[in-house]
Amino acid sequence: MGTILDGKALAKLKADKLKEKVKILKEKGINPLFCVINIGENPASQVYIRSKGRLAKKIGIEQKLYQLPTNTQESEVAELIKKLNADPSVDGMMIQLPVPEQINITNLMEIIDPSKDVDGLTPANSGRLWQGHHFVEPATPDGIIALIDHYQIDLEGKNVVVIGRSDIVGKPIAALALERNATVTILHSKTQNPEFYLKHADVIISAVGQANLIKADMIKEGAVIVDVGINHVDGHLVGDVDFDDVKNKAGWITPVPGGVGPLTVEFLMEQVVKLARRRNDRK
Ligand SMILES: Nc1nc(=O)c2c([nH]1)NC[C@@H]1CN(c3ccc(C(=O)N[C@@H](CCC(=O)O)C(=O)O)cc3)C=[N+]21
Repeated sequence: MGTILDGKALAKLKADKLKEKVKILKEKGINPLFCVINIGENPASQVYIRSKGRLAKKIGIEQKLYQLPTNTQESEVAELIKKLNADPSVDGMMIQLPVPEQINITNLMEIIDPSKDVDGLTPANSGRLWQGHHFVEPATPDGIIALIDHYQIDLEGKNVVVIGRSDIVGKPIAALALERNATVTILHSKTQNPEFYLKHADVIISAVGQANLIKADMIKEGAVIVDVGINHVDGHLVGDVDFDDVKNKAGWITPVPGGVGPLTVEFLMEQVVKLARRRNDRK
């Protein structure tokens, strides 16, 4: 059986270190505060927000929730963002995804102050990422790289196949893998013959949200399998990978739950602390 990439354990390790850092910041009078803007009543979002709130509290970060009704107009969210941009007590903000259909998230990303961009999704920060000049990165890709580094997996020259092209996972993890000198391929819903790419992949990163998408017969023996999928099937949380089928053929594999998910939440906190420190350094 392949080695389990234990995201939960690494997240715990990192959270304990971050807590120490926050303690030192607080002694200097810096109290990291980030705001979550949630529009509508998506049940999954409420679970994530609670889990972020729990970790924030444990680390010593303050999370403030702005809960807006489903029918909120984009202009109203824009006003809130501008208010938070201008508020010196706010270190960071994020808009919980998904948002209702009347809201254009790309427009809103143009407004968030890049120095308060916890998700790293503003055009400035996403551009910086592709240019190798890091400021903040989206948390999930950051978590994946931390996990790969922790298990000393070298990406140089490897065929890394990313499935999914979202702004929050697919595109930024492709940028980070490219930066590590991998040969990167992004597969998506219009890709012809995805099996071809998967068979030649040394590393597969799946972020589509489709249970049992990846089976053992699609992968190369010894491949690294990173499962970013979050799917609810019969009351259970599963990823995109058929874990029991794939685990014996993979060299390394992330479980769901306990893989990438806990690292995502941990890295959001890392970004908040990073932003808080930077803002204070500029004072
Ligand atoms: N602006 C924005 N930024 C995000 O980073 C963001 C978002 N919106 N919207 C939704 C996705 C999804 N996401 C997850 C966070 C934690 C777990 C997580 O902790 N998962 C646990 C299990 C949690 C459970 O049991 O439900 C695990 O995999 O072990 C998963 C997924 C962040 N996202």
